[in-house]
Amino acid sequence: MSIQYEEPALARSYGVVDSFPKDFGYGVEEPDIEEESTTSGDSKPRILLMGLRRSGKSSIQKVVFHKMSPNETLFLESTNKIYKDDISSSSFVNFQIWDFPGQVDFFDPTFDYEMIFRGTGALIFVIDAQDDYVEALGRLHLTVSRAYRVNPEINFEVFIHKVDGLSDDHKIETQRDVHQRANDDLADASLEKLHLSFYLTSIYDHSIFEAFSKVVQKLIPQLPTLENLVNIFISNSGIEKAFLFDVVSKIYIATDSSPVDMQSYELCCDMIDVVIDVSCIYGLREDGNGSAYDKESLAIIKLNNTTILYLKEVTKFLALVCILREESFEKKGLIDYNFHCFRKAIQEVFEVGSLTQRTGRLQPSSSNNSLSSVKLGVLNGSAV
Ligand SMILES: Nc1nc2c(ncn2[C@@H]2O[C@H](COP(=O)(O)OP(=O)(O)OP(=O)(O)O)[C@@H](O)[C@H]2O)c(=O)[nH]1
Repeated sequence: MSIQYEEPALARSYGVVDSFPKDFGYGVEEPDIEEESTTSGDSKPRILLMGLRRSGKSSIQKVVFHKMSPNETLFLESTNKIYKDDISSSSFVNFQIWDFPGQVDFFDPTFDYEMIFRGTGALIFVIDAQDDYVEALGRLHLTVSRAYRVNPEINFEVFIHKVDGLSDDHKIETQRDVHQRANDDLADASLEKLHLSFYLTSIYDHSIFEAFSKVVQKLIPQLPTLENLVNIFISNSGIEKAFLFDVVSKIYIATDSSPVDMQSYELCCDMIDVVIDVSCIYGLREDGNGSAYDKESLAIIKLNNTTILYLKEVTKFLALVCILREESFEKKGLIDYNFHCFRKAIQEVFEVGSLTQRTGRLQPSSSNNSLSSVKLGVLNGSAV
């Protein structure tokens, strides 16, 4: 495997991986991470992480958004207050993630759940699959039915978590059982319209990133436009698969319409890790300043099975990672030209500045008619 990596300046700065800059040195303001004892509101739309004590909520948040290694989560203390994590300055995901302590009491008069649910885009309920989940299912029902009554627009997502400890058969059986019981409870309460989505997750593999990707994608109204752009780009450039990644979290914001296989996704995630780690060690200036991910960031990895991984910067938070055959890469000029058009279109879709709305949905400031203005070079003579 050979790695080509282009960085604006290579510096001999060792040991920086531990102090991985959350913004990759892009120079944005520090993220506003705060611990609050009140539930008073903030204007950022939110994703709520709820579930019983020790189900794994804080671990998920730390592993996905703060690059904590899964083993370190063993030492996480129990959350006692609502923990609001504003990740919008380091990530494309322009949300606050609210991590709730296990024992939220809806009958506590100081807990203003109406206010909380009103500004919520997605509610993730985490169930520990290694534990007896009967109590968790009761809590899930109470939580989603309350939330639905306040705000029926919320996306309800159930993470059947810690499945690393389960055999494949046991995983499927658990998912079927949880799905059945949760939906029976809703039917008994005449809440058939309340839709729950289920995911099998673990922080010890990529399933948690993949599940979070799906949760976030549902909150992006421009998703069809993004998918269209990726489709047009890959079909005219001889690329097999492409993911548009949020670099800091490794959540994929969009991909082409071919099915996602876990191996390809993991390969692309690993590539991001390699690029950022190498860049953090060798790419920063000697004084430790500079950026590990910037406009010039680009990497090509040739695998021993004639496959090429190609990573390019799209915006300050996003990267496109492509998987293609060596023969297609001979037309690199065409790919780069097409990428240039693709990147311009993406930037138009997400014109900086006004990405949020209190409704819990991302909101672009520009119109999303960029497709009409994309003029790509073509590989096989088919016009775009
Ligand atoms: N095996 C396994 N253990 C996990 C996973 N996710 C979290 N854990 C472990 O579960 C324990 C509890 O995790 P926390 O993240 O503190 O749980 P929490 O839901 O935030 O707990 P509270 O703050 O008390 O509400 C920790 O020891 C984690 O290491 C997972 O995917 N697999």
